[in-house]
Amino acid sequence: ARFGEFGGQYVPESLMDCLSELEEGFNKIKDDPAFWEEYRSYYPYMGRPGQLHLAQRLTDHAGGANIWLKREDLNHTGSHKINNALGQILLARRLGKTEIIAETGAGQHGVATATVCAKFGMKCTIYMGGEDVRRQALNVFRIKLLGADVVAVEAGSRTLRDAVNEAMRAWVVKLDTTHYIIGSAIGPHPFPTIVRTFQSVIGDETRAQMLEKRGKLPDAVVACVGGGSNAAGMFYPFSNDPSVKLLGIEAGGDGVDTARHSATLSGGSIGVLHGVRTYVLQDRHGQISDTHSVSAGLDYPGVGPELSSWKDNQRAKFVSATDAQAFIGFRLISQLEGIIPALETAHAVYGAIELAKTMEKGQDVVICVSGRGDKDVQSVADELPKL
Ligand SMILES: CC/C=C(/N=C/c1c(COP(=O)(O)O)cnc(C)c1O)C(=O)O
Repeated sequence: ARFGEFGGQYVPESLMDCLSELEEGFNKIKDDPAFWEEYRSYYPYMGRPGQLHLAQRLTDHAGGANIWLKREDLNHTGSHKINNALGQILLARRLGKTEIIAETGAGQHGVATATVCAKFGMKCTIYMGGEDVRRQALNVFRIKLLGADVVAVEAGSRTLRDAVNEAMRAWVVKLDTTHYIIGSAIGPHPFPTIVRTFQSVIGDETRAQMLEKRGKLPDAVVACVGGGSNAAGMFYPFSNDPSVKLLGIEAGGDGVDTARHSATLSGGSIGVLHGVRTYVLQDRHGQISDTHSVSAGLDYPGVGPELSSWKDNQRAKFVSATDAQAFIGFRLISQLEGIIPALETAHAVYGAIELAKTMEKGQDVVICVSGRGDKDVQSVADELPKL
């Protein structure tokens, strides 16, 4: 599918049949009430429907719009990743697959995939960059406890982008038995559409809950952007409501004006990565750049094609928060609301507070709290004295 000039299937011939099989399988279930009944039958296991509530002290701190929190961190396994992993394993089972592979950066998608593989009795292999194995060690331990294998990827920058490369390489030699549960809104068609569809539970619930609690739609929704799945899931249900601002916060690392960031939409250009045409961070020869972010889940030189189209048609706005600003967001939501967020999420907290400051009292901003911060406490501990 195409999202404007973005999307497509820039893959070797050897993957085309498998992508067609996947697209056919997805088209069969996406509007099938029986499938969604099966998906919702696992809500008690996932912790859905999710919670949405006001953050009074963050609201007072910002001094402008009301700040509401959509608590994807309360899902089983601690992030939004379970929404997509569950949907894709149900699809994989219908396609007769018996083995699952996945990539992971922050380890949350790895944990979510290992979790559903344990639940549904499928063999599971998680590919993870060596640097991420180090900085998200808690999640590596959890993945192994859940019965999955972890393959540390030592090539390249040893982060998410290298994990995706390795997972795709492993997939192409066992397409008949194996489904690749891609963890973000990236990859060749139909992956971005599949992931956005399953993550849309976030925005669907947010819409209903805001109408119920406030009798109106939110004036803005804010989400951090790595590959773009929690943002796509929060934004998509509002994409035809022009009154709702869509704000994505990317990883500004040491600053978008430096070479050390992962702000693909703010600082990148159009190219091809991992089978899809989208915004990428690349040098003038089209070589994909190395990236940096304090958060492993945002440390990626690509982004979903649907978000690229929302940038170009101005339906959504994308700004970035530096590592230092993310730590400020991390401290504020921890110390004002008693919620320790994932470092990825902390970028959205900072961006939402800055936005709320510019808005009127009585207006409403919803933050997608994409995950919990247990995995990050080690790396934050060193920073805390400076916060
Ligand atoms: C699939 C690779 C990304 C991962 N995580 C990304 C992530 C992100 C960013 O991923 P997207 O929602 O897909 O942009 C946001 N919040 C949390 C808690 C995350 O863990 C992972 O491996 O867990």
